[in-house]
Amino acid sequence: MKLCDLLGQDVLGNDAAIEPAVAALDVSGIALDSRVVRPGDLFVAIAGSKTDGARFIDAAIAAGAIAVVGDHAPAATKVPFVTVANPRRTLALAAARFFPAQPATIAAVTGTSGKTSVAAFTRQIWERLGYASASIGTIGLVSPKRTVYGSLTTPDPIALHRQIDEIAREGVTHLAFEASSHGLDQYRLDGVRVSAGGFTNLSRDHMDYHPSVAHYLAAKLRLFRELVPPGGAAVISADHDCSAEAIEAAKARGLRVMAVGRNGDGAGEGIRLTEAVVEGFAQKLTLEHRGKRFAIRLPLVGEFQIENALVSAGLAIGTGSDAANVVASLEHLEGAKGRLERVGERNGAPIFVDYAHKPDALAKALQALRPYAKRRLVVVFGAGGDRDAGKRPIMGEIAAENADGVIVTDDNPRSEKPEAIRAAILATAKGAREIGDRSAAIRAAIEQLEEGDALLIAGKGHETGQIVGGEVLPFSDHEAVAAALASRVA
Ligand SMILES: CC(=O)N[C@H]1[C@@H](OP(=O)(O)OP(=O)(O)OC[C@H]2O[C@@H](n3ccc(=O)[nH]c3=O)[C@H](O)[C@@H]2O)O[C@H](CO)[C@@H](O)[C@@H]1O[C@H](C)C(=O)N[C@@H](C)C(=O)N[C@H](CCC(=O)O)C(=O)O
Repeated sequence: MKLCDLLGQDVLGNDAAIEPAVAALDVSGIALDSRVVRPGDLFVAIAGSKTDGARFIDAAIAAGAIAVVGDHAPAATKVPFVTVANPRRTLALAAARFFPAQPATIAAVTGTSGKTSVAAFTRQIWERLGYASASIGTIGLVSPKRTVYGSLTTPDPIALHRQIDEIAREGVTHLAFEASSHGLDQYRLDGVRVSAGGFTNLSRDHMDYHPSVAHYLAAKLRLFRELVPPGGAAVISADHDCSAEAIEAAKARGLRVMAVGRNGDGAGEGIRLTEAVVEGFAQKLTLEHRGKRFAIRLPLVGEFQIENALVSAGLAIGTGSDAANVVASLEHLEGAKGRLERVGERNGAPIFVDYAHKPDALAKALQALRPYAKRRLVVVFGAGGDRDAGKRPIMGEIAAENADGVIVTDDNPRSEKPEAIRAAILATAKGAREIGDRSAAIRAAIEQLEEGDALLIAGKGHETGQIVGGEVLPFSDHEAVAAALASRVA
């Protein structure tokens, strides 16, 4: 592809220009990391959180880069250098041109919790309605042809646009994907032709990255302020403090606001939840949309799954699917892996695995399981290292308040001392036990379960590894539960 086709004026921005000789260069790929540059690539130098890509321009050229894009030209480069104001945005828009195919219908969802479930549910609703559908997010890419695990919730722009292009060429017409605040802040999803945006909720998270909650919310609201085009749908859970600001942002851009939830707009385009009754491991819901009443059985545990289901339903309706069919399809939703997933039982006590690794999510998961614990609700959890340390005592307090038995264990300690992370949680988790080894903690919790108890194993959800130091050791809560249950039988 010619460099001028990759970096059109809309990609470069008004102030930047490319000389004709440079414009005619043939580019065979794009790279944002010098270590993966191949001969013929365009290298985009990005000032990141740990280092500056500009430091690796020579390495990129040595690896075969034929041109470089960045925001400050070095004194001299052996290949043409194109200066742009925002290299991250240029990178995403160029990636969208390099990988041009996209499904006709794309929904992106943001919010602190619920993104993975909403992406999975929206995909399931579309599948049920007969569309070739896919989702991309924390649990990777799920499409009719394959499941590919990924490491980021919103992949980097090159990986994201490549995946979107591939699935579109494979015939996927409907895509739901997760827009993390990092992804939005770092322009990873710019260039994706998003037809509708969803917003679940906002609570404390990623305070190691965002300087303030306002910055965190502003990153999320880029979805409505800059990415969903005017006339597109904005499906917003209306039950939170930040809902009004999200609705304002969407209205200001001229989006079709669909407010969902207990405070949803049941008379109009949104969905209002008028009643929810727990029934076994399901919930009977009464909903209202455009003044019509719908009674359904949602086969999921936890009030927060109602929010996820309604945002998903809104995204499907907002992108043109028939409301009655969409609502009916909610009766068939399957929980995403490791999202309040019932993974076994001992002495009649259900065992759940959930990804909750932040205060609000832990509180919601414990509250959701309270109806299933007539006797004791037990929780096993820890906190990740090298991430927001401020949430550790808050999570300890939440566990002590909402559970009857607490075991503090290791999550992904990364480069931190695991015992120091545990100590920060234990400082507020009064009466908690400390068992660092996560398998041993899970085994100990399962061994004490009796009829009337319920167990929550929180923090790692779908993950299949534990990050200790720089190493990823194989670890899965699902496997640890299975091993503990099997050892009891033996
Ligand atoms: C803090 C953060 O978000 N970092 C992401 C960011 O890296 P960065 O731009 O800060 O990179 P950097 O390490 O400072 O390096 C700057 C530049 O130099 C380049 N470089 C570096 C070294 C070298 O030898 N050569 C070279 O070219 C790098 O490739 C990069 O382009 O951009 C990279 C490419 O997109 C991401 O891989 C990287 O994710 C790191 C691995 C990460 O852990 N991110 C997490 C925090 C994250 O993004 N999480 C969210 C939220 C999940 C949730 O909702 O809970 C997600 O979407 O997954």
